Amino acid sequence: MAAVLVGSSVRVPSAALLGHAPGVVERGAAAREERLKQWLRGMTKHRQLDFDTMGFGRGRNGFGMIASGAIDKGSVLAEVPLQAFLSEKTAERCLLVGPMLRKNDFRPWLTMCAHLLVERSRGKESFWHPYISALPSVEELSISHPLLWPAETIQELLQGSPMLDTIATRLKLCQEDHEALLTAGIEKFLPGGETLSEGDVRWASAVLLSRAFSLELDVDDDFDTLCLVPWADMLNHCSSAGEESCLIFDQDTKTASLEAHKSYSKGDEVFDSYGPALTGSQLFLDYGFVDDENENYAVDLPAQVLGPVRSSVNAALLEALGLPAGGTLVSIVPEGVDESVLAWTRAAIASPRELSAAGWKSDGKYQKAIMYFSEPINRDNECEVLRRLIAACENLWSKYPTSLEHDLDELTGGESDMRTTTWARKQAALRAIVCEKKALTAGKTVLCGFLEKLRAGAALKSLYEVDREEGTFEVRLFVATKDRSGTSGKNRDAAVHNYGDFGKRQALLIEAGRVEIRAQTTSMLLE
Ligand SMILES: C[S@@+](CC[C@H](N)C(=O)[O-])C[C@H]1O[C@@H](n2cnc3c(N)ncnc32)[C@H](O)[C@@H]1O
Repeated sequence: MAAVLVGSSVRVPSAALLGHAPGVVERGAAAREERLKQWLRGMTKHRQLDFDTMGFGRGRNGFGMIASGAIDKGSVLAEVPLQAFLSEKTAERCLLVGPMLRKNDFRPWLTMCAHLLVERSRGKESFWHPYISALPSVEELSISHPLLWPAETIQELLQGSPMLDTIATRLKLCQEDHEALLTAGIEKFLPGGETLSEGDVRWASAVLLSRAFSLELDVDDDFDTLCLVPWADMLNHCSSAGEESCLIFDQDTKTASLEAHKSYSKGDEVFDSYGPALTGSQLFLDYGFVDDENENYAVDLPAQVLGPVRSSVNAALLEALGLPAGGTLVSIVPEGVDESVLAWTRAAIASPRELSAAGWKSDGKYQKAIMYFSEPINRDNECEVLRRLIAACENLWSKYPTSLEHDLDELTGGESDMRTTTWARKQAALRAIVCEKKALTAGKTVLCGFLEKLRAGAALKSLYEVDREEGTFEVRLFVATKDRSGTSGKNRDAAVHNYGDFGKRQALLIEAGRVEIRAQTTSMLLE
């Protein structure tokens, strides 16, 4: 019953990096750690769980978890009982806001935002007080998380990057979510009569983006559950850690646990993985950092950058697949693009005759059609596919104000500014942009190579070298996640936002004729 980590985040933002006086940030950390541990132990009297393997401390990148003694590779780092989780389920069961949440049929993301904000406002009255009081404040989170950065900083540091659009979309959603919560009367549930600001909603969203997990809590659930898992969200991420160090939930013992991906000595910082495939820009957008080890270079673009879809018939095919031009993201990676992007583009530009050869009928027979486009269909179509992809790379490049060399120089220079918020934000943004540019540079070269090969007469069948397991091949078309609850949060189609369902990607898997959306967070059949 493995579930994949969606996120986790800083309780106390990286003090050294972000320029706080260490005493200010760390004051009270030991007390908060003890309070949290005691609270967790109180829930597990029947079964002894070990919360002493690690403790709060100063790690390589600021605040994190430090090994209390030697830890062997593969041993359990943390186990957290279900009772401690703050989740969609606890939100719905809450006597205070549950009825309001159910009545409004909010999507899981908004439900969790509301739950977190109400519990925060309840202070010591809240069951989760030991956890929530240890979360970063708006001020702390606004240093590291781009969702809370000033608008001009975002514009300045992300100039030219498609990440700008993602943040703009997320900010708009926060605004809409704020309005939806006010309309639903959330302020009635805030003790002390305080008002709810849009900044509060951005704080809750940033906490969820950087800390929440998506776990299969019950085998009968149709979808994974969005949860905050106290204690497990205190570890920093390391891109060299793999799936073995992602959080898993055991439905028998009702505990979430993390395992060590390597051995540690006493005093070492302990890491987990927020997801082994996370790219630089995903790390930056969701968590506000890109670590040194990250080599998942990619630039994510809306499919519209590949040019117009040929006709409404092509659009209907893509729509039927759940991959409309307006709601689909394509990833350009150093290897070029994956097969799914090629398939999408072939289908988007196919002529009526080619669509008919693919077997496309607007009666839902789309599975066959997408399989058809998973291979080049003819030389003209394939040339146009590659030409469009190369043009998209060039177009994107022309928008960045600086060169890759310039950015790399900036990353290694500027030591005198270290420890300031400005410096830390710039470093994080630059690292993400460098990942995009590396993907774009290498990706375009590869795509140009394919086009040259094709023009030189290479056979279509041998144009791309494909690493494929027998009977199955994975096409990693990253699409914006569909909002599970459809149109809640007030008639919004979150599929176009890459955020509605906590901003995670889904990969399209074509397996023996089955088309499946395989998500980092959830799995759902298209049919
Ligand atoms: C789950 S928290 C990790 C614990 C957190 N450092 C804390 O103080 O509670 C994730 C956040 O920690 C920070 N973080 C995690 N891994 C990091 C890394 N490798 N480098 C820099 N910051 C990191 C980021 O601010 C991220 O949003």
